[in-house]
Amino acid sequence: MAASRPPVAVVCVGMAGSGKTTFMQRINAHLHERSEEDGSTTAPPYVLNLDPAVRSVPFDANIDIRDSVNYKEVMKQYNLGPNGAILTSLNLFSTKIDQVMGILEKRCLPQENVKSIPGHIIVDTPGQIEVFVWSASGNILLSSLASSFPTVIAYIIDTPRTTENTSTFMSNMLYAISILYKIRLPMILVFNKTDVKSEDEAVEWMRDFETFQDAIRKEESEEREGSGYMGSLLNSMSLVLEEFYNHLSVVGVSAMTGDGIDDFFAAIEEKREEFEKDYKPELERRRAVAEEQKSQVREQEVSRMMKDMQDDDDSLDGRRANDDDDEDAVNEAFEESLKARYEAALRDSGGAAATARTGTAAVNYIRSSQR
Ligand SMILES: Nc1nc2c(ncn2[C@@H]2O[C@H](COP(=O)(O)OP(=O)(O)OP(=O)(O)O)[C@@H](O)[C@H]2O)c(=O)[nH]1
Repeated sequence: MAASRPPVAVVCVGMAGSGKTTFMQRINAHLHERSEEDGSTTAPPYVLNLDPAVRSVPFDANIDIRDSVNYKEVMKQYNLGPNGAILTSLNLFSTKIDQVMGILEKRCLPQENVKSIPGHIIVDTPGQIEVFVWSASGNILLSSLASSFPTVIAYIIDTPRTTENTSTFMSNMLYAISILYKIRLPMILVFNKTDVKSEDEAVEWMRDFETFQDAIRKEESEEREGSGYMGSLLNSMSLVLEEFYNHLSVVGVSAMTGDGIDDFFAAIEEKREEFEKDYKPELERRRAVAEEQKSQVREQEVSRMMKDMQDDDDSLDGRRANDDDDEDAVNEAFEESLKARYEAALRDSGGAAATARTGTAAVNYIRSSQR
């Protein structure tokens, strides 16, 4: 029986040292095991590495940014520092997004006579989270991915470090919000390193703001967090964030021991449904708006061109005073056909379907960033 539904793309983002790469290695191993058990229908995951600066990855990547962009060379040639070189490498890679999407669609989308396709596409990203999340190329890569596959963001958090105190916790949550609103894709908060410290305290702080406020009061009484202003800011934020927390899936895992990985994949399935139900219609709406804008621009271009031609014609009118009616009719017909052909050429200029789709994703983003 041929596989019938596309894989979920799981994009791992997280601050440097949160355990992203270890987590990628863990879920990759887990999915390979699952595929061996269930080999007839699910192929092993398709793996993408988008971190150009990583020296070595402890898993085999099917598509690796390092194969097409040499980070060290980019640094040298463009005279850039580490972050600038990561950004430029991502930009260079995103110019090849059509090829990348072509490979992904060929390897991962259900097709007749293909018995098994991957159940998941897993993606590692640079530890310099802002370089990926806030760059045009990061956005192009994500929106292209989401145009073909249900896409979920796994935000990896270093639990012991994040729950050190309430303000570190709040900072991390605000960062998660900024990513959620920027990327506009379903997100799972993955509290990693639970072998060192359980995620229970963090989850309680999220689910019950009174517990969080108790923790703030406790820190204030121990004078760990200094001014009362900070305490009252944290208090207010915890109330505001309650609504945001309700939309997030939260899991505790240990990438080191493998604890909680099944819960993570259960959350992925929930988010796949959420993507199909809530996010996909919104993505399609945004794409339709961009298409509409694009066709309006085309129409304006055609009208402008026709007007220019008309003006040229008018300036020649004096010299054509003796032209008879038949000739006018022929000219008119010629102009109509020229206009039709010009419009058709503009319509087709998007090229193949895949190019048009991923191109739209790029145009979409560039448009929205220009607004
Ligand atoms: N105890 C424990 N340590 C972990 C776990 N996951 C990762 N680590 C450790 O955390 C450190 C950072 O892990 P990485 O996987 O390199 O983190 P990263 O987020 O990929 O870091 P960058 O490559 O800098 O972006 C390493 O020393 C890991 O061994 C875990 O679940 N438990």
